[in-house]
Amino acid sequence: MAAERIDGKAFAANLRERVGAMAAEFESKAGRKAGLAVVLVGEDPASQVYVRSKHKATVAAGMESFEHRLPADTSEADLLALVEQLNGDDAVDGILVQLPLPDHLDDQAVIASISPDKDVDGFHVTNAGRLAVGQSGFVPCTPLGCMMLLADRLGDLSGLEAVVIGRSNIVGKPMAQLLLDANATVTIAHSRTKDLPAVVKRADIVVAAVGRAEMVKAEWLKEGATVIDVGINRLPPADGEEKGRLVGDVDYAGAEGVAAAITPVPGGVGPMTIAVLLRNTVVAAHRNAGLDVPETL
Ligand SMILES: Nc1nc2c(c(=O)[nH]1)N[C@@H](CN(C=O)c1ccc(C(=O)N[C@@H](CCC(=O)O)C(=O)O)cc1)CN2
Ligand SMILES: [Mg+2]
Repeated sequence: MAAERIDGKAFAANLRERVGAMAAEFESKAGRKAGLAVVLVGEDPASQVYVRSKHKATVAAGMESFEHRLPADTSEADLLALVEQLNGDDAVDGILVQLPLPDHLDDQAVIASISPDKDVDGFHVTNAGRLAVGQSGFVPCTPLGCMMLLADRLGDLSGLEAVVIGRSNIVGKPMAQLLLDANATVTIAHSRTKDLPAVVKRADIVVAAVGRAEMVKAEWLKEGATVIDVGINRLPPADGEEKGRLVGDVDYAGAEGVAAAITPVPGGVGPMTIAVLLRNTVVAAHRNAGLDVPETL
């Protein structure tokens, strides 16, 4: 039987709607809208698309969007000065600097300059540390979105074998942490892992976040596994195509015959990233205004 397709796009639309209701409630209590500031440096085409989507989604959810577009040759001092100004702006609850930054800018220094209480991306070391020791902070949007899809599909993850492929600070490590917090038995696999197919074979849950097109093959998977594909890779254009197809890190067509459920690319994890960003922003607004965070978020 073909695997169930986990519809991240529909789940994200529903989450954005719930966030919109919370944003309206926040506005009525606080007398102002929740606000998100997004900073884009340079003209990376994909980043421009994501920043535009974030702006549209923020406004559609009834929140204030502050967009800052800076030229590619912006100095680090100027970027840090902008972040400092946003840290001190009471209308701004969440701050996000779109990644990747141009090469001359130090990502870590820029992330470190964001106030941890406005770090709705959850990338600041303070928030990474809070996640590691089980304190409440901000959790990176993509892994939190993956957890929401897994909880919706599987309910209790307790005792399940989870294999996360990829160890980035933004996805792999926080993902493993969240799975551990949900009482899964977690393995992080990476480029030096010996016999990756054998490691993946024992997983009830596979999270692929390596950034290599269709690397995870159907025969690596355990029958009935739940597969979360974080990869977004564009293939070279085939004959007659203007743009190549978007594919994930998993060979979807093959995996469909083995897995119980799988996220597609596009339309799986990707849309969750922006929906969770809005969720984190409403949470930030409540905390910054000294209001209780609604349980349903
Ligand atoms: N500061 C940040 N930078 C980056 C993040 C992030 O969370 N914070 N994540 C990615 C980019 N990203 C959001 O910023 C993002 C990526 C993909 C999608 C998405 O919905 N993808 C679609 C396909 C889109 C397409 O057609 O190209 C999908 O998977 O269905 C949303 C947001 C890196 N930078
Ligand atoms: Mg850099």
